[in-house]
Amino acid sequence: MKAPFTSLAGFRAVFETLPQVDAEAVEAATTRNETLTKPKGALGRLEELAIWYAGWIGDGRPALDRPQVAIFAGNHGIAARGVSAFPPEVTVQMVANYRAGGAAVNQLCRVAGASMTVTELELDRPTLDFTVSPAMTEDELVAALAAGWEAVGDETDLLVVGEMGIGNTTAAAAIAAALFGGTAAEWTGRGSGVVGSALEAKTRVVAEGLERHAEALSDPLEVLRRLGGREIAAMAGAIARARVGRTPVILDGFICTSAAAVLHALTPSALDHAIAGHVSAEGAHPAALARIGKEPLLDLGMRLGEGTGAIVAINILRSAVACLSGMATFAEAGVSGG
Ligand SMILES: O=C(O)c1ccc[n+]([C@@H]2O[C@H](COP(=O)([O-])O)[C@@H](O)[C@H]2O)c1
Ligand SMILES: Cc1cc2nc[nH]c2cc1C
Repeated sequence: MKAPFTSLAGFRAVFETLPQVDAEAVEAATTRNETLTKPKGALGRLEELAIWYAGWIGDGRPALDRPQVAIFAGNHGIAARGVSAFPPEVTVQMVANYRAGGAAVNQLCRVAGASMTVTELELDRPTLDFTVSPAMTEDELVAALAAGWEAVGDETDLLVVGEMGIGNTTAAAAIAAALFGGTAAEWTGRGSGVVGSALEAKTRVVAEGLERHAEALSDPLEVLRRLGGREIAAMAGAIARARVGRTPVILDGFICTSAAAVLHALTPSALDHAIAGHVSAEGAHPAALARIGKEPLLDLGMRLGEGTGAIVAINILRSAVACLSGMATFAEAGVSGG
């Protein structure tokens, strides 16, 4: 669907009238859950997950048939500062790998029965180095938000957003520090494998960026424009689109969480339709999830990005929904004791 905004003010306005969860569907799912053939609460967190999903889909006995994994790729001026273990050309090379079906995300999408879209965001035009100037102009930010918004399918009944962008853990760390406070060191981690003196240099780059833009970081969208990247903005746009369409979302790793955190800073209820698929091995991810109030489903030591942790969680949500919608009630099955 075409994005309903052409300016940052237009994007901001989206958050003034967010639709709420369908309370009737929540009630219907809750009531149904209580009648199913199991001891009360015996499916643990799956029960809460299924009811959450039912509420956003707006059906007390929902289906989960059309999950979409939306991958966004962007390049970062900051990558020229040696903040990654990999060269910037890996971004475009990995996009080719996604299209050829050779990446982890391709295999996991197949296992999860998910469709996959890949959106390249001006890979031949990296954002500017945020230690020197804002990463993006306002027009560039709006274009990236709109690209994310428009990547979400109208029929999608579960959205995972993922990213590819050499250097983007540096941008994500700067965004997290700007939104949540604390030092650059608290939010800067290994990313694709940066250790020792290189990690110290990466931390200094984040600190420089925070200092350079210190006067302008009270507005979350200005944080995104100055310190972010196109794929991070596109993820924010896609998550916002899902919120407006009441499409449930599973969040992925640290970069995805930084994108979501921008929306949370605009209004905390902006992420009510989202759960955290996993906690990544990026050092600051647990703290970032805590700040947006999300408890991850999985902790598998993953730190790949490209949506992968969230995709592994799709089948957990599918399992939850299958039980809520497919189980017999005590009455239907003639089981005593319900
Ligand atoms: O999802 C995560 O938590 C995560 C943690 C570390 C690295 N990544 C991926 O690695 C790339 C960024 O790493 P870097 O070192 O280039 O900033 C980017 O393409 C991400 O998808 C992703
Ligand atoms: C090879 C590679 C694959 C990735 N997938 C997501 N981020 C990535 C970063 C690198 C370096």
